[in-house]
Amino acid sequence: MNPDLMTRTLLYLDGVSVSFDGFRALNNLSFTILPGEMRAIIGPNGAGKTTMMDVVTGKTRPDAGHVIFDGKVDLTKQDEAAIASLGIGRKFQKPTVFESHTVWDNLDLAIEGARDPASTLFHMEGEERDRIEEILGIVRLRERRYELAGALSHGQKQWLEIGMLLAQNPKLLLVDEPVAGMTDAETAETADLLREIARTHSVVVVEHDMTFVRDLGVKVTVLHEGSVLAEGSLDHVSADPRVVEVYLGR
Ligand SMILES: Nc1ncnc2c1ncn2[C@@H]1O[C@H](COP(=O)(O)OP(=O)(O)OP(=O)(O)O)[C@@H](O)[C@H]1O
Repeated sequence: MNPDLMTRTLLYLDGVSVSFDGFRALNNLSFTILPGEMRAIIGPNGAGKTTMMDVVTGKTRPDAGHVIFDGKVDLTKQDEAAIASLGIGRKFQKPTVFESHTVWDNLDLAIEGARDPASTLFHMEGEERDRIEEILGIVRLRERRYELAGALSHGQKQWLEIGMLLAQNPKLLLVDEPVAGMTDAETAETADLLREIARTHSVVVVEHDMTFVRDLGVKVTVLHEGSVLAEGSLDHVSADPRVVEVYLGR
């Protein structure tokens, strides 16, 4: 543990290990995310990327190590609901929007779901509408607000779900393979959209699409066999022979 570093981070993982039936999915994993940072996590299948997100969101308990949020909260002592209410939102790979509701209603429901019930009395209708308008703009769905979510393209459903996460105003967004199955145009738009979101939120993106990771233009962490193999700009890690050997050269 490095307490000085820890207090400056939004997310601090130190020596995190997770085993499944003797197999080490995470092996002494350490890395940090600073407030306001966007980070891309890459690495071969089975490197531990999903398990890392499961540990951060409380779905999986580590066997060892520290997972500290906002410089102070030990996430290994919190359950999934408590971690979500601390301000950690997760977007899974497959979109899970309410297909038979409109785009607008999906965002409205996400805001309603996130609101503290005690504050309902004082809540302003207008404020909620403004927030939905703002999110519609960020996720490129202004023109489609009254359509059913089920009628959106795959890419637009992913954007809507990112919007539903934003409606909960998380401090940290974890986004798992957002561009899988998207068209090239949607992929490029998603990089723009996440860069916009990253101006006001911290974001961790797991992705295999290197064109997209290049478009994000952020620091990259390469995972391999449950630990960090390399870290730095995409150019820096791409020039590392070990990264080429286990991942990029395949
Ligand atoms: N619940 C589980 N039980 C047993 N083994 C598991 C479990 N979850 C993950 N594993 C194993 O742990 C290793 C790491 O898996 P993980 O899904 O975290 O990798 P990943 O980097 O997300 O891979 P991908 O790019 O394919 O999504 C894999 O070998 C996987 O089979």
